[in-house]
Amino acid sequence: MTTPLQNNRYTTDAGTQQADDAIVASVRNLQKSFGDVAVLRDVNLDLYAGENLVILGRSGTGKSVLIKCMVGLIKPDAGSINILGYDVLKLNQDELNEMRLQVGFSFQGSALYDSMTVRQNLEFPLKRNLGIFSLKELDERVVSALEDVGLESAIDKMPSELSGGMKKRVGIARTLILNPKIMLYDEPTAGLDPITSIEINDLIVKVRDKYKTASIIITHDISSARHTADRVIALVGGYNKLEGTFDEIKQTTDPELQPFFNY
Ligand SMILES: Nc1ncnc2c1ncn2[C@@H]1O[C@H](COP(=O)(O)OP(=O)(O)OP(=O)(O)O)[C@@H](O)[C@H]1O
Repeated sequence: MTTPLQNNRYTTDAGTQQADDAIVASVRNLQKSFGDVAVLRDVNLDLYAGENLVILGRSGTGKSVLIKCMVGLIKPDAGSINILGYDVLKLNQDELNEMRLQVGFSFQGSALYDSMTVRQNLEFPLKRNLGIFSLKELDERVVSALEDVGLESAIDKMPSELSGGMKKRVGIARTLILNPKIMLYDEPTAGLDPITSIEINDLIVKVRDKYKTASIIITHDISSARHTADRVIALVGGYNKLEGTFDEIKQTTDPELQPFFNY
């Protein structure tokens, strides 16, 4: 198990230690309620450079709320969030936009523009966010991002011509094209068949290795967690209840979590 020590340093059972400067995002004492419903009661986590951190939890435990708080889409009631050195809850709109440029957010739906081809969907953030208009550079970047997700042949297709898994991969390519330092995947395998899910899980691992991103993958898909996680945090009842490698978490006898592993 991973145990918090002083000064935000962590140690594992294996005795390894990771240094403060390897933390790229941290959440402290995060609280969020909607009306009378306390969704996040006291959530704490650190994300380390280059790791895939899976946040595992049942439906409705607040996983999406957590990552939306992290990118400033939902305002928490209390707590603090630091992303790449930005104190997220204190940012003005310009600073928020600057921070978001470094954080790729893969939504549950692929969020592609249906009236644009795949190429146009990928060119859009390059033009809007990076001000790139050179046709040669646009083409090179789009082709390279599509190659990374194995979909260069779909460049001139419309989203309606793509399967769910292909749309998901184009959505990830559109995020990667901005070279984010952190990736946030919201239920990346939701609604996909098992084989396509494996392809997406492989892609998440490939993104970590090739782009050296740190990623948070929120999921209740246990096989996705096993496949992608360097580390898992289990969210239960509004708290980060357990933390460790997949194999460590798997040993849990917690009645809320144990059923996840009876697969
Ligand atoms: N904007 C909102 N207004 C009111 N309630 C909300 C809002 N966003 C989320 N909630 C509530 O917060 C709770 C947690 O939702 P969230 O989407 O974070 O769950 P989740 O763990 O991601 O679940 P799932 O795996 O089903 O997506 C739910 O009860 C949801 O109804």
